[in-house]
Amino acid sequence: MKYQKRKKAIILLADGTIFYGKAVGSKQGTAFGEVCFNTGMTGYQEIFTDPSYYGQLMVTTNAHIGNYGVSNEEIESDSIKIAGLICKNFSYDYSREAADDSLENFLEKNNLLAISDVDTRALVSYIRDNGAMNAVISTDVDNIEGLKKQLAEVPDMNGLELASQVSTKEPYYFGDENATYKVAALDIGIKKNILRNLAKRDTYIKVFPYNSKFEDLEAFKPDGYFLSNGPGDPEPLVEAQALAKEIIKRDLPLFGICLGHQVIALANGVSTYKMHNGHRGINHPVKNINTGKGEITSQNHGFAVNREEAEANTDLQITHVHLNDHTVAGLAMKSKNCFSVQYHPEASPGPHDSSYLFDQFIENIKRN
Ligand SMILES: NC(=O)CC[C@H](N)C(=O)O
Repeated sequence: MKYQKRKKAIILLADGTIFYGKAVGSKQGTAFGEVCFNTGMTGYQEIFTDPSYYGQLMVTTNAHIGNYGVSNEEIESDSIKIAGLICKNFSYDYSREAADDSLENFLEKNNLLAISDVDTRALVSYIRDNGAMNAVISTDVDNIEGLKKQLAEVPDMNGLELASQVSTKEPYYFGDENATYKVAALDIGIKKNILRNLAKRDTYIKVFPYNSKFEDLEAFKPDGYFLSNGPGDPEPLVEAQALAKEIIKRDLPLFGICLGHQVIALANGVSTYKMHNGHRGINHPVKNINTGKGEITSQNHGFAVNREEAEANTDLQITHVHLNDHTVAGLAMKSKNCFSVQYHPEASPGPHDSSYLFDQFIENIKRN
């Protein structure tokens, strides 16, 4: 593959702006999605397989993608979930002893369209100024008008329900069935490393489809409940919100991450909104209000919880704040055994500063 002439490709944004690149490998075609960027210097495989990114065209700001190959251990779900990849230099060669394959083969197996040789700095500054928006990437470079028409039909991320597209169809189990604690987890796009983190803390988990009822989860006789991360807008997730309300009403231990955090806010009557650009990277500073300590966190979200409404809710405490823009990064209910964070304590990719939140969940379970 290495020295062949690459096919031209374009990135067409919903506002008509065009960027140019070349197709990675031999794949040709067209892919639609919301264009967003991740600033992590490592962790591309975890990012590409994170179900939270379903429906998004991912721009990686690291100048090199693919240079350390892929490993069978570093997947966050069983397939690539991003809609397409946009990068600067794509490494066809890779170098890492633990790697199982090249990124090029991994993308090909997952049938993913990727575009390299893009001026990603210019593209990222453009999105930073103008906000996340729908886009199309394509090797069909002479069909701009046709692509524009198709792009106009792609639904806006605002209001879009996507959790049902990535959730498990059937319940399944994770961990050791003789573990001390049992947790019922709602899969609205769950990352594997959340399950690994719970299992590591002596927990046996049953994972449920996105539209499961409280009675379904309760039948497992869990000691605690978990609401996962996931793609799309949290607002249309009415079943998950109803489930959260049932758990909260009974004051059972509840922990939510990212989309799960947003669902918990909505269940408390606090609204969510689409951010200009969202947070996607592995070096986002967060302050824990209760300890005064800072944490460097892994983040991936395009929506956030309304801060004024959270402050006005007398049963909610804002426990964590994002230090770059002061958005809500964590919530706890004062009268209930329930807390949540907007970021990713499971890392994968990213730093492990926040893994204490899993310990906190186990403590809440014990206390109950
Ligand atoms: N990682 C997540 O769970 C993301 C939640 C939601 N889809 C958002 O973009 O805000």
